[in-house]
Amino acid sequence: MALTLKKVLISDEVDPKCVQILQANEVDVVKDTKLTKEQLIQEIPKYDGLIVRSATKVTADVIAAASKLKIIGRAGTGVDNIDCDAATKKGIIVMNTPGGNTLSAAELTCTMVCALSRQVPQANDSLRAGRWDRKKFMGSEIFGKTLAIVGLGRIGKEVATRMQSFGMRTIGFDPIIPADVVAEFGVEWMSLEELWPLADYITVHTPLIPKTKNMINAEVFSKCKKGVKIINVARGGIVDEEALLEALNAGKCGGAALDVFIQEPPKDFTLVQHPLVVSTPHLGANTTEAQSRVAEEIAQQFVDAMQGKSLFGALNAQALSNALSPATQPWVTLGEALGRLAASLAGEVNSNTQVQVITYGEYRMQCRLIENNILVVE
Ligand SMILES: NC(=O)C1=CN([C@@H]2O[C@H](COP(=O)(O)OP(=O)(O)OC[C@H]3O[C@@H](n4cnc5c(N)ncnc54)[C@H](O)[C@@H]3O)[C@@H](O)[C@H]2O)C=CC1
Ligand SMILES: O=C(O)C(=O)COP(=O)(O)O
Repeated sequence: MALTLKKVLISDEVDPKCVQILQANEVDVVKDTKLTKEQLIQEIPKYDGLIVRSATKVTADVIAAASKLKIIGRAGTGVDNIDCDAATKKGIIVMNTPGGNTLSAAELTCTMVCALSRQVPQANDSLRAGRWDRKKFMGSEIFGKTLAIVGLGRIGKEVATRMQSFGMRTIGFDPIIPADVVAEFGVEWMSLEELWPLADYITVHTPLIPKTKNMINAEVFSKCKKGVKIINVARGGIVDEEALLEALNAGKCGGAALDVFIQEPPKDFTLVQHPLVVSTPHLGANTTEAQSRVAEEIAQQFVDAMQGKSLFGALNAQALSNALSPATQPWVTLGEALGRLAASLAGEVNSNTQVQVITYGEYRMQCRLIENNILVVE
């Protein structure tokens, strides 16, 4: 099915290639990276498509206001800034560009391991301040140390192979990727309980989901070697920031490198100002190469969707495919019509309004579809 995308809003800083490709395909593109949430809610009804990075929060209220929106494109990987459930309920496709920034995020992670091992940023600050402090900055070699990688997907794998070239032992855990597959790229698969006591460095490369929230917490620190170093170039909140600060102060954690934070930018700078912490303002994907790739990819994916070619990168395609297929369109239309009728009969509709849908006959299997569309219109 081909999507009609007449007008697309780009609300985060995306490489100009994205605009060029869309315009070359006769899409009217507006780039505005300064919209407040209220302004976005006001503007979004004009658009068929929206392209974001991580800064724009596409929350349920933004989606509720998006009366024409058909597709949300994430020029990057993580979609935790997009309410995917709300989008799916409204029939809006959410797609990302998996892989476009993998190498950049992996390289920053490796840079962080090196920076932590020799306290490069701290030594640089010290020298800039006019000191020649060779004694203070005694480092430790990476060679022979153990790197525990939690999450062995695209980035985790690239980090593993690169750090192996420094002579690190790479161990890791992933609930989906089995031991024989990770062994192919030199990682020894272990349970988390086995990983913690062995690790000199722990790096996380998972999405932020309920299972991974505060995954590196006080209990984990109690199971780790004294002086373990933590790297988070994935998502703020996978490492419990309070527990990390306590572990740093107690000497349990020997250093942390953070590219991402629970709140971005952070309001509380205690952690980033800690002498053992190295940090960057969410720069994992901030390279010209990665930005050029993700911009081109998301624009091309939009064009392909317009031409009915593919929905590459669509995260909720499975859930939506039924709702979008030509065979189910009449049921969607019926649901919308009934929703409009119900709304006009009911007068004012609020959160306490209850809707009961009863269907009879051989097509009652389509009940869910009709129900959803009645509710969306209501
Ligand atoms: N700092 C930055 O600028 C960037 C951050 N990222 C973030 O890095 C993270 C990883 O990205 P990719 O490698 O591309 O994703 P991916 O989807 O290729 O890999 C994630 C892996 O985490 C695993 N996983 C899920 N739950 C887990 C759990 N409970 N324990 C251990 N592993 C678990 C999955 O099975 C999967 O293999 C994401 O959070 C992404 O948003 C990605 C690019 C740039
Ligand atoms: O792709 C990701 O998951 C990232 O975190 C990159 O975020 P950004 O596009 O740089 O805001």
